Parts: sequence; C-alpha cells; structure tokens
Amino acid sequence: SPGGGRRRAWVGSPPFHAGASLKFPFWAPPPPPPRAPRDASVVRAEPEAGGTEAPPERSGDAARAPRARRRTVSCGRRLCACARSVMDRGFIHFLKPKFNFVRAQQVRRDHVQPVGRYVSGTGNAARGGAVAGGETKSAVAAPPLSIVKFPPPGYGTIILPSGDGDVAPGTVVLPAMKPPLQSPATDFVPPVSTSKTPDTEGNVGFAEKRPAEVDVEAAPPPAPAVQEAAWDFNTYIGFDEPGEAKGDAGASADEAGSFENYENNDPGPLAGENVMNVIVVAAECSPWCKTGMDITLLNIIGGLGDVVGALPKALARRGHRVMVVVPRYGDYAEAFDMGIRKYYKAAGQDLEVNYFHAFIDGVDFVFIDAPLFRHRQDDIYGGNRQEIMKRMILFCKVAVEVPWHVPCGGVCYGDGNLVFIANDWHTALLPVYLKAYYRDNGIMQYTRSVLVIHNIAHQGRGPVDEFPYMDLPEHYLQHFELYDPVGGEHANIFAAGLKMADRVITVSRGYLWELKTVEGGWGLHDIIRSNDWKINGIVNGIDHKEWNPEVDVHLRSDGYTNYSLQTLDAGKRQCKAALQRELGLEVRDDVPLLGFIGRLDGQKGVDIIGDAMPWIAGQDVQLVMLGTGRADLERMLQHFEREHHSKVRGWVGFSVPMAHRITAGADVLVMPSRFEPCGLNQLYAMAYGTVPVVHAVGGLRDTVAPFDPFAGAGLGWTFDRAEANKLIDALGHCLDTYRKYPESWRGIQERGMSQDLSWDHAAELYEEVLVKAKYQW
Ligand SMILES: Nc1ncnc2c1ncn2[C@@H]1O[C@H](COP(=O)(O)OP(=O)(O)O[C@H]2O[C@H](CO)[C@@H](O)[C@H](O)[C@H]2O)[C@@H](O)[C@H]1O
Repeated sequence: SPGGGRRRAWVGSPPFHAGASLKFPFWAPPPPPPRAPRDASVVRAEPEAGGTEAPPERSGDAARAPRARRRTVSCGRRLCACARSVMDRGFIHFLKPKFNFVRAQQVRRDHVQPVGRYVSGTGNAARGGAVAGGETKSAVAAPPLSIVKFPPPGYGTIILPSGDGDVAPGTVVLPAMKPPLQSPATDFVPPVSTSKTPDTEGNVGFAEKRPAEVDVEAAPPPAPAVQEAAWDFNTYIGFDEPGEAKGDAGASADEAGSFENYENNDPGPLAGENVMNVIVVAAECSPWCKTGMDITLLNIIGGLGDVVGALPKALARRGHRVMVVVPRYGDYAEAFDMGIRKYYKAAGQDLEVNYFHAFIDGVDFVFIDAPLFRHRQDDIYGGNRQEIMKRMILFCKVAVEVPWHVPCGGVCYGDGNLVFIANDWHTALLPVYLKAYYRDNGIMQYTRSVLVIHNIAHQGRGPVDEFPYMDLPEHYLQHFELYDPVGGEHANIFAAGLKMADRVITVSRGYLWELKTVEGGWGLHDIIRSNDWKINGIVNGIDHKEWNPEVDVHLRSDGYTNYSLQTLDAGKRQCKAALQRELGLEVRDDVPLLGFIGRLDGQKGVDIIGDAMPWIAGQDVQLVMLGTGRADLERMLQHFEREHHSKVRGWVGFSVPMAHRITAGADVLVMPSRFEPCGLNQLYAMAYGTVPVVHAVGGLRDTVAPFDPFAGAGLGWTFDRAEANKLIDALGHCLDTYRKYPESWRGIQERGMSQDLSWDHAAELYEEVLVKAKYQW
C-alpha cells in the first residue's frame, strides 16, 4: 500500500514569508541562452563580447588595470593575478580557468573574511551573522540587506525568510513588484520568526496560530536599494595582494612556472562554465546514517544513504561547490559545531537549530542539530506520522536557508547560481518552501530545485486537515490534494514536491517508464505523466572507494583478499573460501554460492526466494542471505538456515562488512525485487565479478543485460515476473552455465567488471539536468 510505513509517513508546519524583493544585477544569470544548455554561460555577458549588461562596479575595480595583470610570481601571487585576470574579464567562475576547485576550497579555509560573494542581496552582520557565545560571526550568509518586503496575500504582515529574531531591516513596499498572488487564504496565519528562547523540550501541539510579527510600511516605492557587498577575491581566497601588501617583491618568472603556463596547462573544472553551487538535501547519508548501526527497522537501510554519500563527491570532482545537508542523528566525530544558532518553528513549536560541519573529499557536509533529530541514529524514520512530518518540516525549512546562514569555509553559498537536490518525500517539501516562501515573493530568484525519486512507494501521505501544520498559504493545498482508491482523499507531500520542483530525476529510465503506469506510479502516475517534460532517468553510480574489490577494506582480514579483473580467479576463490569458513559452510570451490542482500520487505522479494527454497535446497548450491526488516521475513531466514543448515545461512541484521564479503565471495547475486527504482547491489555485484540474477524491472532491467550465449554478450540473467517458477528458470540457466561453460561464465564476469559504473558518469548526467533547471523560468 502506498500509504503507511515509516518512510511514507509525513509531518509538519513553518513560516510563510512574504517577500522581500531583490534586485541583484551582478549575480543575475542571463536570460535563457539561445544555445545548447551545456554551452550556456553561467554568468553575465561579457561587455567586450557584446553583452548588454554592464558589469557592476566592484570594490577595488577602479584601482585595477582594465586587463589582467599577468605576473610571474610565487604560487599565491600567481593565483591572485589569475583571479584578477578572470574577474576583469567578467567571469563569475573565478576559479575556473586556473586552479582546481578542491584546491580553492582548501585554501578558502585558511582565511575567513566573509563577503557577500554568493548572496543575491547584500549582507548585514546583524542579520546574517551567527551569534555564538555572544559573538557575532559571519555576515556572509545574510539574506539581502535592503529587503523590499511585500505583504503576503491577504495579510498585513510579512515574515522574513530567516528564523532569526535579531533582524529588523527596514521595509519598503513596491506595489509594482508584488508577486502575482493567488486566491489569498483568509484563515491562513503565516508562521512567525522568533527570537525568544524556544521551548525545545515542550511538546507544544500542532499549528499554534499566531499573527506574524514583522512590520510592513506601506511606503511608496523607491527603487529597491540593493547594495552589492564588496567582493574581494583575494580576501575570499585567502591570498595577499601580490607583492604589494607584504612586499614580497622578489618573485620571478622562474618560480614554478609563469602565469601563462598555469593558464595554458590547467584544463579547469570538468563542469566548465556550468559550475554551480549545489546543495544536496536528504534524510540519510552514508556513512553516518548507515555504518555500524544496529538496525532493526525496515526503512533505515538505504540506497538513498549510499547515493547521498557518493554523488556529491562526484559533483565536487567536476568542479561544483557542493554541500550535503542532513540531520544530525548522533555524534559524528568528523563534524564540528559551527557555533551558529537559529530558531525555527515546526508544528507550532519553536526549536533551536545548530549546525555542525565537516569538509570531506571536497564536499561540505552540514549536519542539522535539533532536539527532534537527536538520538535517532537507530531510528531515523521512527515515531508516528505526525512526528515524522514535524521532523521533515523542520528539516526542509532549515535546509532551504542553509545557503544564507552557514558559512562553510568562511563563505556562504548564497542563493545565486544555486540548485538544491532534494531526495524522496522526506525532503519534497523543500521545493515547495522554496517557491511558496521565497520565489513567489521575489526572493531566491536564481535558486532552483531538483527532486530525485528514489522510491515512490513512500510519499508522505496524511489527512488533508493536517495541511496547516506545513505553514503554507492556503492556496498551496491544491498541490497536495490527491485522491486515489488506496489512500482516498489525502494530502500528499511527494505530489506537491514533484509539481513544485524545477526538475525531477528518477534513478533509472526503466523506473521512469514504470512510474507513468497505474501499477508503478503508486497513485502519482498522473502527476508523473503531466510533468514528463521535466523528468529524467539517471542510473546511480557506485562509490569506487567503498565498493571496489581492489581496495575494499572489508576484504583485508579473516582470509579475504582484495582482487581485480587481473586477479579475479584467485581472488574470488579466496574470498569465497573465507566466506564459507566465516559462515560455517563447507569450504568448496566447485559449489555455486548464491547471495542475497537487502531490506526484508515486499519490495525486495526475499519471500520469492523462500517460495523457491524447495528447489534451491535440492540443488548442489550454497545460499547466504543478509537482511533485516519485517519480522516474519526475518523468521523465514532463520527458519531456512535451521532447516537446510548444510547449505543455507540467513543472517538477520545490518552488517556492512558482511554485505561486502558476500558481494565478493558469492558467485551469484539474486535480486527478485518486485520493483526496483535502480538497485545498487546488482551494480556492486558486477563490479566484484559476481553474476546477478534479477527480476527485469526498473533499474534492474536497465543495468543487467541478459546473457546471450550466441553473441557472447550480457551481464547476467533476468526473469520477467516476480514469481518463484520464473526465478527457478533463470537460476537453472545460470547454474548450468556456471557448471558447464566456464568460459562463458568468465566472459560475463569480465564484462561486468569492465563497465564504467562510476558516479563520475552519473554526475555528468546530473549536471546536465542542473543546467536545464538553471535556465528554466
Ligand atoms: N542487512 C544489510 N546489511 C548491510 N547492508 C545492507 C543491508 N541491507 C541493505 N544493505 C545495503 O543498503 C543498500 C541498499 O541499496 P538498495 O539499492 O537496495 O536501496 P533501497 O531499496 O533502500 O533504496 C532505494 O534507493 C536506491 C538509491 O537510489 C535505489 O537504488 C533503490 O532501487 C531504491 O529502492 C546497499 O548498499 C546494500 O548493500
């Protein structure tokens, strides 16, 4: 059933921000370019290239030569010269030409002088500054200084976009710039930003309605006086002025090459001029929400966590500035308190939010710390529907403002050239909040949202009368309302997110096709169909640091070994023997070892293996199953282990090392999933020379081409119905080939291991979607 289940339960309520309207010409992207998206310029037009928009003045511009001063100086100086050159030529991507972005991020950490670099308005220390221990911190992330505010539809007051209480900018109403507001809600009371100390422990009920507290002056409309923050590249990057500030005049052209060489040799970021600020928002992220957990809950074990742990790094490798925002469920050693405190309201309760940060593999990981998330490490989706919804409302409200408030490496991402990537229903409210609070009101005009569907079976369904908890204008209800025979009349968070997102990605093309069918759309098929134009299917990649038999850390002990395509035979044999030994199975190389890894629920079809067990038990095979989830299916695993102890093992639990060892030691991986949006285990299996036997559905059909003995092609075996007899057929052919045609078997393994399953490829495809979103109006 599409309703119910922990992941699908939904929660929530927040502030409706009527808008400040911004005008921030410098960072405004150009109108949609006439050329192909991948060639599209990210920046304002270059005046000398015929652009119509004059570059805004920047602090220090006047003092600078009109063209780059090309100096041959020591490393730091060269970079400064490079930067100046780039800026003078009018590129927003100051990092692009001459040094890689990761380096820039590292450098950025040395010297923290926040500037309004990325913000689509000016900063204000009081407003954007984070106060920790009485100390005012960075002003960088501040929403615009000169905010032009409109009364929201039907209200005489507005809410500023921040949860800060220490903000009181002047207000100006610009009738001409009022957003086109629809049918004002008469009984909707926008949520309120608060500055008082919140009652974090109290269990305030839902939807505490209070009038908004921010004044609005109905003044005539002077043009919005947006002041651009002075942008000082050298300060941002952390380098001194070459040869001037520190008098280091001795640098010569001989030192480590010249600027010209630097310019000519460095290819720049892979993303080229498409470099963007990307914020990935999700409820799970490997390894923090995965490794070492003793999980007994159905929904926590996620491919979602794997994706969120890996995709951002691949995007960062392409040169994007990338942040991941996840809740802080436990104490994560890598992350440090940034000393920033904000207050947000969720379901009528004021909640304090802290931010923890880690910079790993070129990615900023920001962990949202709030009482609602704490100690949920083993129970991310626990609690009743309203509790979960409340957590997700809070999370999305906080996440959408992170680019203003969290100065990673000293500089906030800001809201220009920014795209959010939200994942599944948990964060489907983010595109809604982005639109309802900000973009409808002229704020964050250059921010886009992409929503990724990993699993549409969980949607955040709830009764319509809980809609007010989400703190949205009443006319937004129509985006949530849905009727289907299973759920009846209800409010559906995923539905609203899909409609509001600028772009949507599903994790395979096959799954996208299925989503448009009544059987595969879980009630959302009509919405998927009508939004088809903005949906792309992109198969997940795999993290080659985590899932690579050559470097797999879980294969370095207990008799296992790392191996590659070159050492496949010996390596796999050794891993297989080690697995048999570890699990107390007879150590035999000639017996085919079958594996299953996954959540024990209806989706993964482990019960189909159960139905096929009489046949399997009659074969000369060994079977190892690893999973946790539904109690009856866990009992089934234990039962089969007892009943067929000489050949079957059923490991109930969550063990990352065991998942890796099964993937390496097994000959065959069985995936009889009833539906599978993408599936990661079959990808991991192929990378380890383990042959997949899968139900041809969703991403499994896309990624496992059936073996063709005549053409010597294919990667595994598929079956077309999720039924035991079909599985048995496919397994029969598979085992036959294993026993009688070792060369064919070896060919399947080699083809599987030789594929490019990396995230780098998938990240390139994601980037294309991000660029489409960017130029979409
Ligand atoms: N007991 C256990 N012990 C250790 N590790 C375990 C485990 N059970 C599962 N895992 C691991 O968890 C991950 C699950 O990956 P799936 O693709 O099956 O994810 P899931 O169905 O949750 O995610 C959804 O999102 C992903 C990502 O988009 C889609 O691939 C998928 O089709 C969709 O259903 C794998 O890394 C697997 O090894």
